[in-house]
Amino acid sequence: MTILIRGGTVVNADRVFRADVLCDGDKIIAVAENLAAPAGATVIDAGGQYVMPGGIDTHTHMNLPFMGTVTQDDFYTGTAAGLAGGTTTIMDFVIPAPQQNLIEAYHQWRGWAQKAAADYTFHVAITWWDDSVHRDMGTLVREHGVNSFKHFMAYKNAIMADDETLVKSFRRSLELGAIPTVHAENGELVYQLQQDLLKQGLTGPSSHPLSRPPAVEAEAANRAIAIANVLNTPVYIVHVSCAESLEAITRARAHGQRVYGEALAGHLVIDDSVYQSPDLEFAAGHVMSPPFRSKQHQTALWQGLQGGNLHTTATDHCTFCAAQKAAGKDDFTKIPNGCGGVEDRMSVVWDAGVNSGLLTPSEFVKVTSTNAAQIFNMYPRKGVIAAGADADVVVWDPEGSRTISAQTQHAKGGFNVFEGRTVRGIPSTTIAAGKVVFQNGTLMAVEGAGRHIDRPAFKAASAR
Ligand SMILES: C[C@@H](CNC(N)=O)C(=O)O
Ligand SMILES: [Zn+2]
Ligand SMILES: [Zn+2]
Ligand SMILES: [Zn+2]
Repeated sequence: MTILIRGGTVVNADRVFRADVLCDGDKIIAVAENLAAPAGATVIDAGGQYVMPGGIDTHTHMNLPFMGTVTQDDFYTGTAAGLAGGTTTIMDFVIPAPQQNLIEAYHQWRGWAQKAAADYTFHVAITWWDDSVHRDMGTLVREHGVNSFKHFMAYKNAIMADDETLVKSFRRSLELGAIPTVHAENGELVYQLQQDLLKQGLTGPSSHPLSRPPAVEAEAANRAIAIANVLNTPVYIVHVSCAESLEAITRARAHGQRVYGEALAGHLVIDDSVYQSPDLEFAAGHVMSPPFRSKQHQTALWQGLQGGNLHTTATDHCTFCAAQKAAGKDDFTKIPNGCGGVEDRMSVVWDAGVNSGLLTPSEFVKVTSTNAAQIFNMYPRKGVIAAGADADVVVWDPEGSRTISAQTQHAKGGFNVFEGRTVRGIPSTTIAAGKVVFQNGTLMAVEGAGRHIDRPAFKAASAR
């Protein structure tokens, strides 16, 4: 299929310029002014619109078995929803159960992802340790295109990595040329604060944020950064939600340490008042970790993105319906943690970030696509409008608007944390791997069209 995107303004991380974009098969083959339309080409009029690299969501959980249930979105519905919002690549997680063989878990997730409608790639979580984990990390890097390993410092008695696992896995990651990433919350503190609240009979969803205050996140962020510093490895902190964690990142980076931070679209615009709602189903629908924070933390996160101390935006898309969330109606610690957003991320960040003047269009592209591609070694295949790159392109209508609602979303779960938010700046067309998959409100996602994206190690893996 040949597609000519004509008359638009191309926005890359480094510059904004007038150019047509010609795609042939699954690649961009030309970016220049006044390109001729080859015979039979599909011509898309991008006049008055931006032409940007397809979004990369660095943090999703499709089809995740978690807290005794499984997320509502599988790899088809979740990636299809992402395409409707301009996201053309998701970075999901293989999360082995403790003692589960890593390679077995990896192939289990690869099987689930076969139905994906958009490209996908996996971080692999290190949830336990023995010599087989050390060995299998090498296999995953050398044979399966894994270059990032995730560590949950939260979720005690489940998937929490203790300091021994963190240190051994960070060291092994460095050896292999892979980057360690962390969910930074002190799982022991969370557990003890949860028990305190339950003992006081405070079982409702409003206790969720009380059990995970910013200081609990910042301790873990500081610890992960300190371990990385001692071992001389980079580290990527997912869903940075509070000023204190951002300060830890900013301080480390000011001393030359290679630390990266991720902000969730939800944490950028939603505050913790949601947990005070008398509608307990509404409050439970917002239970995710780290929790939504008070407004001053949102201001800090936007400054982090502006100042280059936060690098990517993601969603942590992990959807549960009301019935699943109700598992915790008598005990907030049993509410499955997770919210959606994969369809809304780019419009929410554009509307709150670019329309307000906090981010330029190029900075928007950086934090929704290019930085992710570069940090996780998919650039310039992904994250740029240039000849030779994958034909993952979003034609962006800066004047178009829509009101976000669970009633109209493509994602599953029947709930949307951005409910009722009208956003200005929406995709008019999404092209994924050279196919038009979304246009003028119509989604044409194809189950199974998504490809697994291998991500090479950051150096020739010298270790065996
Ligand atoms: C389990 C996963 C999704 N849930 C959440 N963030 O509350 C995560 O912690 O990132
Ligand atoms: Zn394999
Ligand atoms: Zn997490
Ligand atoms: Zn997550």
